[in-house]
Amino acid sequence: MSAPAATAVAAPTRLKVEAINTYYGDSHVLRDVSLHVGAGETVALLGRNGVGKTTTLKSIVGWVKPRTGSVTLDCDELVGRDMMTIARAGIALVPEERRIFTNLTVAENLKIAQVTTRKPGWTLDHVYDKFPRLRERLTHKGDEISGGEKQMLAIARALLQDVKVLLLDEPTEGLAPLIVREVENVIREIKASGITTLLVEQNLYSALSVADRCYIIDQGEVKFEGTPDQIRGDEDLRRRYLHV
Ligand SMILES: Nc1ncnc2c1ncn2[C@@H]1O[C@H](COP(=O)(O)OP(=O)(O)OP(=O)(O)O)[C@@H](O)[C@H]1O
Repeated sequence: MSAPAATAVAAPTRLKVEAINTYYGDSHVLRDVSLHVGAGETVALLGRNGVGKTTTLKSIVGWVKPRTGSVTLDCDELVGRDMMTIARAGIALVPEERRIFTNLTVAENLKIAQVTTRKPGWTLDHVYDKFPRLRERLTHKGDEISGGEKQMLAIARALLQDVKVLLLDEPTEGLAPLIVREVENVIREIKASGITTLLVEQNLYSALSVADRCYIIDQGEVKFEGTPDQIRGDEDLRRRYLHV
C-alpha cells in the first residue's frame, strides 16, 4: 500500500472500518479492508468495476455481514447489529439504484423520510433551499422525474433521517455533465453542513473534485490512501488501478 496522506485531517474519527473480510458464499470479496473517515470529512472510495466498493458500503450498513473485522461509528461496534439498528445509529446508504417511492410525489417522498422523534440535522426547508430542482418538482411523482432529480431526492431523503454518516454509491452514474456538477455541489453543501460522507465513484475527476481524501481498492484490497492531488499527480497509479 502507498504511503498515507501527509496532510492528515485533524477531525476525530467518525467511521472506522478495520480489517473486514466479507464473502458471498465461498467468494472472498473484501480482504482486510481498513479505512477511516473523520467527522465532517468527505472521503472517496475508488476502483474499477467489481473490485469491492459497493460491498464495502454494504458491509458498513449490515446489508452483508463481514465475517471478521470491525466497523465502528464513534467507537460503537456495528458488526453483528441489524440494518435497522445501524440506520438508527445514524448511517444512511444511498444505493446505486436510488431507491425512492416512484408512486409518491417528490413532496410525499420527502415528508415520509422526515424524522419526527428527533431533531434532524437537515429540515425540509433546508432541503428545499439547497435542492432547488426538487422544490420545482414537488408535485411530480417519483417516476416522472429525471435521473439527476431521483439522485437528489434519494440524497435528500437520507439527509432528513438525522444522518451522521452518508454513504453514496456512484451518485453521478448515468447523469449528464451539467447534472453531475449539481450533484457535486450538493455533496459540498452536505460537507458544509457537517455531515460525514463516504462515496464510491467511477467518475474519478468528479470524486477528486469533492473529496478531502481517497482510498483506492483493487481485487478486494485497499492499495492506496491519499489526497486527490496525489492521485492527480500519479499517472502510474491511475493506470494501474483506475484505467485512466
Ligand atoms: N450478491 C452477490 N453475490 C455474489 N457475488 C457478488 C454479489 N454482489 C457482488 N458480487 C461480486 O463481488 C465482487 C465485488 O462486487 P462489488 O459490487 O462490491 O464491486 P464494485 O467495486 O462496487 O463494482 P461495481 O462498480 O461494478 O458495482 C464482484 O466480483 C461481484 O461480482
